[in-house]
Amino acid sequence: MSDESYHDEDIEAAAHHVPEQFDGEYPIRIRGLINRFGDFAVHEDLNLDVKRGEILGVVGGSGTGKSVLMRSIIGLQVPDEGNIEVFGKDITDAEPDEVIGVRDRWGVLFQGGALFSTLTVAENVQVPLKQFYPELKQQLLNEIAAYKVVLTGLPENAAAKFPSELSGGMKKRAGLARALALDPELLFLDEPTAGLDPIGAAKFDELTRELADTLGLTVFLITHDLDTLYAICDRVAVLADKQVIAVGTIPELLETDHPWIQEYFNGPRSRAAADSHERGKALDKPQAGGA
Ligand SMILES: Nc1ncnc2c1ncn2[C@@H]1O[C@H](COP(=O)(O)OP(=O)(O)OP(=O)(O)O)[C@@H](O)[C@H]1O
Repeated sequence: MSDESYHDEDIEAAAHHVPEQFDGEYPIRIRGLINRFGDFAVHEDLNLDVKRGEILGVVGGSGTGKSVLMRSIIGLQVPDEGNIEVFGKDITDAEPDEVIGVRDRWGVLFQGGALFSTLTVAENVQVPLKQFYPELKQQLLNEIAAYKVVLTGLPENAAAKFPSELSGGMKKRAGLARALALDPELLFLDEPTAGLDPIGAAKFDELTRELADTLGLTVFLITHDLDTLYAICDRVAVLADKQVIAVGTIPELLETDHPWIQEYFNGPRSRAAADSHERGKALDKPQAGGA
């Protein structure tokens, strides 16, 4: 299969996922971002727009600043310079009080799930609910938590379990349930499939796509997983040289001649991921003359 053969089809498929009514809306806009640790600059004049309704994959070599970028957007890292607008509000300048109405519109799944080990899954899901809605009655908290647990594909009885009683895949789902506790519009996922076996990872990808589509989420997804990029990302942003050097669909990125992009997307692992994605699409297509 040549690059040409999947080029047009993939651009069409990728574009398909971003609902037309969201055209021109950018829940995240970043301009001139600079982050330094001492003399070491992680980001220099970084710019990025995330479109509403898309799953944006964020890739880059180790240490290029993907997690620092995410931490800057959610206010855990104060940038040295630049502006980050989330839902039109510049969060870099804002007083804590001013961003309250913004912070409860996003959910975060940190690397490894970051569940509280002394709390059950249901109690973990209730943490952000209690933080933002302290007036909610315990019975309602329990009902919301039970719903989120099932929404992420966990069995109902997982709600009463402690993180140590869950498999790696279940922990990720529990972390996702907590990230979805506040019905966010924006979801941040930091390497969600890391540590999962390929089948578990593919299932988690499917869940992410399904939830994004049904709940109308915008997803900022940091990953090293090429299968995830091909399977569910509408666009991919590439971090290198302290900036976002390119953002687009995979076929669009393949047209750029940056050496890291070429090596990453034309390497044997990427080709295998692309081929497997193509085979999956072919199997999904209805057979001519079939029932
Ligand atoms: N709190 C900190 N203090 C000092 N340096 C830091 C801090 N946080 C991150 N860094 C540095 O910033 C750089 C970017 O880190 P970051 O974790 O964002 O990379 P990454 O792209 O997410 O990497 P990986 O793919 O390996 O997870 C690294 O060199 C890291 O050592």
